Amino acid sequence: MAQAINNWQMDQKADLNAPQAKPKYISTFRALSGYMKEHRLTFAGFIGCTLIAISAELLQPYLMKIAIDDNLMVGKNDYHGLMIICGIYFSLSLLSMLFTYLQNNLLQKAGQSIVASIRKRLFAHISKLSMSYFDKVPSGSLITHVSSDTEAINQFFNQVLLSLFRDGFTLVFILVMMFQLDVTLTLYCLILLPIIAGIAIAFRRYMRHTYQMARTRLSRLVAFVAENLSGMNLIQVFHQQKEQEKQFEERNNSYFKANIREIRTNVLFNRSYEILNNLAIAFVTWLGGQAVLGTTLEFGVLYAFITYIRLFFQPINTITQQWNTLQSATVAINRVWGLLAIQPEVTDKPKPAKIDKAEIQGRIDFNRITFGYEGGAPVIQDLDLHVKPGEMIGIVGTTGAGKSSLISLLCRFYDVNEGSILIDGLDIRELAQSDLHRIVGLVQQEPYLYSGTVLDNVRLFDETISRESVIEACRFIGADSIIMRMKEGYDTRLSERGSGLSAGERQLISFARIIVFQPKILILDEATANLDSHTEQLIQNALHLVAEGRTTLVIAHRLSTIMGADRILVMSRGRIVEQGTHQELLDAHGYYEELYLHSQGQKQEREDVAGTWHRTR
Ligand SMILES: Nc1ncnc2c1ncn2[C@@H]1O[C@H](COP(=O)(O)OP(=O)(O)OP(=O)(O)O)[C@@H](O)[C@H]1O
Repeated sequence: MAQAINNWQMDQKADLNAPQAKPKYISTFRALSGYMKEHRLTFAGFIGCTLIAISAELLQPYLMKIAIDDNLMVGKNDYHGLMIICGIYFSLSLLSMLFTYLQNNLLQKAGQSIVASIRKRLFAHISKLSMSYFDKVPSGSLITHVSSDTEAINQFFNQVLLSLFRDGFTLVFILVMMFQLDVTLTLYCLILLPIIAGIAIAFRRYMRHTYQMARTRLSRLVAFVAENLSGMNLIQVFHQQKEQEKQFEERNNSYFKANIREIRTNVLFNRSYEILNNLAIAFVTWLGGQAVLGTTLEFGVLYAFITYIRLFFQPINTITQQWNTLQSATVAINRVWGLLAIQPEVTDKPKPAKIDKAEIQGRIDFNRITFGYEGGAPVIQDLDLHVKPGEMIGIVGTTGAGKSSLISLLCRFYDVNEGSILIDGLDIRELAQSDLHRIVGLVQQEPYLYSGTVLDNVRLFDETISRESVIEACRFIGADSIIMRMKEGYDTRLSERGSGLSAGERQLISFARIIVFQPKILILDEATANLDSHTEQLIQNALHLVAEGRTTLVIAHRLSTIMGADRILVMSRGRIVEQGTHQELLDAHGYYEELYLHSQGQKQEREDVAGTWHRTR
C-alpha cells in the first residue's frame, strides 16, 4: 500500500510540470493497482467469467442463423437437429446467466474489500493527524472523504471496471461475429460508428453539467437541513421557523428544477439514441434485404446481423455513461490519496524513549516556551513554569490569554516553537505519543461522550477494563448514585454526545474515566456552565478525589474551584503575570484580586436575585 501512495506522490510531482491540469487517470490506476494486486486471482476469475458469459450470450444469434439457414430455409424436416439447436440455445442462456452472476460476485467481492480497506486506512490515518490539520480542515470535508469519496471509488469498481470489461468484450465479440457474417455489411455499419460515438459524447458532456448542477444543489439543501437540525433550539427560541422555511423552499425549488432538467436531458438522449439505433437497423435491413432478395445473402445471416446491430448500441451507450463515474472516481481517488499522503506535524521519534508509567512522579517543566498557531503571532511567550509532583495548579486569566493553548502543548497536540516541556526531566518529544497520553489525562471543558452505554463511555470501549472497575471508579467519585438513577444504570445508552445528560453529569463521567485510566498528570479544563450548588459540590468533591496523588492543572472559570490549589497562575497575553496561593495573590492586590472581587460581586448578585425570587413566591 505504501507503494501505491509512493506512486501517487511521484505522479503528483510529475504533474507539477504538466502544462495544464488534466484528470489524473493514469495516477488513479497506479494508485489503485497496489490494492488490486492483492486480489489478482479474483480479478482473473472475473475476466474469465465475463468472457464466458458474453460468449454464451452472443453465440445465440449465430445459433439462430444456423437454425434458419441450415434447417428452416433448406426445407429439411430435421426436427431432431432443430431440437438440438433450441436445447443449445437455452443452455447458452443458462450458462450466460450463471457466469454473469459469478462475474458480478467476484467483482463485488474484490471491489468491496478494496474500498473497505481504503476506508479503514483513511480512518486510521485521519485519527493520527495533528490538531493543526483539524484547525485548517473542516470536519465536513473529512466526512466526505470517508463517505462520498470512498463510495465514488466503489462505483469505479461496480460500474466503470465492470462496463469496461463487459461492454468492451461485447463490442469486440459483436464486431468479430459481424465480420465473420458479412464483411461489406459490417464496413457499411462502421461508417455509422463515429456518428453514434460523437452524439453520445456530446450528450454526455451536457448531461455531466446538468448532473453536477443537481448534485451541488442537493448538497446545499442537505447542508441547510443539517445546520438547521443542529441549531433547532435557537430557531425555535427566536421564532425563525418561517424565515428558515422560506430559505428551505428556495433551495428545494432550485434542486427540483435541476433534477427536472437532468431527467429531461436523460430522456432526450436515450430517445435520440434509440432513433439512431433504429436508423442503423433500417439501413442494414435495406442493404441486407436487397442482398437477400438478390440471393447474395442468406436470410439467417441478415437476421443475425440485425440482432447484433441491436446489441451493438447498448455497450457504446453504457461505456460513454461511465465517463462521468470515471471522472468523479478519479477526483475522489486523488483527494483520498492526497489526504493519505499528508504527514502529521507532530510525530514520534523513530526510537522513542521507553518509560514505565508506574515510575512516573509527575514533575512538569515548561522551559521558556513560545508557541503560535500556524501563520499567527505567538499566543504563549517565553513562559517558564515548574510544577512539583502532586502539586495542584489553578490557572486563571482573561479570555484568549493562552490557558487552553498551554495544556494543548502539554498534551502535545502541537509542538512548541521554542523551549521545551519536560515530564520527570524527559522532553515530551522523546516519548511516544501513546505513552504520553497514558501519563497525561484530560478532562475537557465540554467532555465528549460517545453513542454507547455509560459503561462504554467510562472505559472508552476498552473491554479489558472490567465492569467492576468502572463501578468502583464511579462510586469513588460519587457518580454511582446518579448513574443508578438512570433507566438502565450503567447499561443506559447515551444519545448523541450525551445530550440527555446535564453538564455536571457529563463532567462526573469524565472524572470516572480518569480514575479508570489512572494518568499520573491530570488536566482539567473546567466547564463554564453554571451548575446548581449540589452538583457543584459533587464536582468539587470529585475533583479533590481525582487530584489526589496526581499533578493537576486546572483551568478555572469559577474561582471557587481553585481557591484551595497549591498555586494559582494568572495568565495574560500568553504570559504568567501573577502566581501564588489564593491568599498571597489577594495580598498582592493585582489582577487576581480584581477577578476575585468581581466573582464575589456576581455571587452576591445571584444570591440577592435568588432571595428576591423566594420572597415574592
Ligand atoms: N486552533 C487555533 N488556531 C488558531 N488560533 C487559535 C486556536 N486556538 C486558540 N487560538 C488563539 O490563541 C489565543 C489563545 O487562545 P486559548 O484558547 O489558548 O485562550 P484561553 O485563555 O484558553 O481562552 P478562553 O478562556 O476563552 O478559553 C487566542 O487568541 C485564540 O484566538
